[in-house]
Amino acid sequence: MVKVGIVGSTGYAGEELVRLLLNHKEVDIKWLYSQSYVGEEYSRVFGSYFKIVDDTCVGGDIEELSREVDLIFTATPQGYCSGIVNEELLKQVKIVDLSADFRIKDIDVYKEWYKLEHKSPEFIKEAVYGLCEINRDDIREARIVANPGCYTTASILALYPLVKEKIIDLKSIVIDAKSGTSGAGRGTSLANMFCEVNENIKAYGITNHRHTPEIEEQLTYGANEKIIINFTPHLIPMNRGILATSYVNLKGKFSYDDIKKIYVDFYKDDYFVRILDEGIYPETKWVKGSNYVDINFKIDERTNRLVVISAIDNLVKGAAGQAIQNMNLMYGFDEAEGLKLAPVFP
Ligand SMILES: NC(=O)C1=CN([C@@H]2O[C@H](COP(=O)(O)OP(=O)(O)OC[C@H]3O[C@@H](n4cnc5c(N)ncnc54)[C@H](OP(=O)(O)O)[C@@H]3O)[C@@H](O)[C@H]2O)C=CC1
Ligand SMILES: CC(=O)N[C@@H](CCC(=O)OP(=O)(O)O)C(=O)O
Repeated sequence: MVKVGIVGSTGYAGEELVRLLLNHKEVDIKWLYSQSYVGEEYSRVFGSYFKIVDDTCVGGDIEELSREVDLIFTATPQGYCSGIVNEELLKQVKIVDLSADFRIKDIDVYKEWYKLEHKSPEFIKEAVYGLCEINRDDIREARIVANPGCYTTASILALYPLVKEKIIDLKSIVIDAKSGTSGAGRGTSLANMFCEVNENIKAYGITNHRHTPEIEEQLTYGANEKIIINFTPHLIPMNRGILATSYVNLKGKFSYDDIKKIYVDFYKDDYFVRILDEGIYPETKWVKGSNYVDINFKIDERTNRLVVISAIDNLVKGAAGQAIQNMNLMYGFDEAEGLKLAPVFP
């Protein structure tokens, strides 16, 4: 059994970790860490766990708590994980960080987009970007895994095979993505209150959303050539789900089957990637509550552009599910252990 602790267990991503890990055959949750609810029963914070989880939220010194576990998930705000990582801690535990602290390799890019000083830059190089479908081998060996962002997961998985095969103009990538409100976390903010979100759709972070450099960096590795993109996120009145629609210019003439083959070959060993049948396009409701990413595309013959649609559940493949998939790789478990859940419908 792998003993785990969850920091940020009272947030949306932390709670989703608890829900999924309860179902994992190889995991024992040792503690649920919180700053705001120390001493309170977890099932009081989330009534859904009444008679299921009898733990009380713990606080205190992470280094001390780390002695009780093998792995820590940090489902915490930006800047937290980089503040606790040190060599002593890493001798004790592995870390899967759900924040962006270790996702971006260039520290100046991190500072520019996050407006934060990085607290442990010496560990950025060794941290592995935890997109399992792309970095599986490195994740197996990692001590620190930087779990990808939610929009970035949906966007990178949709575009990676295309940039790798160089069948598109790398300067032409436009991603238009929509997210449910749980993507913004459980902390209150005016922008996320019911009346602000309900019956409304809005674009935000236009030209400057912090997932832009993360997508660019990973696609650049895939293409082995510098990529810059346009990325526009939208907030929609839904609890969960991300739908990303990407537009790219094709370099030459391709048939549906040519492109389908590129996707199918690239993802042939990937349990959670579903390339849908021709004419069927991803919908958030078909992946809700699951770790699947659904992808499909259509060629616009008039403009010779390819339109690629991808859908994930932001809290599962976009956060907690992917974090568990990473942990499974780090411990040599079946990659899908604890995650073989069918989507919830409706
Ligand atoms: N929501 C999503 O869809 C996704 C989220 N992420 C990332 O996952 C992380 C968690 O996100 P999410 O669950 O949405 O956020 P929430 O705001 O819902 O939860 C954040 C958690 O962190 C704890 N926390 C807050 N401040 C601190 C601190 N200074 N030190 C330690 N713990 C703190 C909070 O609870 P308490 O006060 O009880 O400690 C809370 O449990 C973030 O980095 C986010 O960017 C990544 C992908 C998708
Ligand atoms: C709807 C919404 O607000 N979504 C969040 C992204 C959540 C996520 O993936 O965050 P990290 O990269 O910070 O981990 C946002 O746009 O900031």
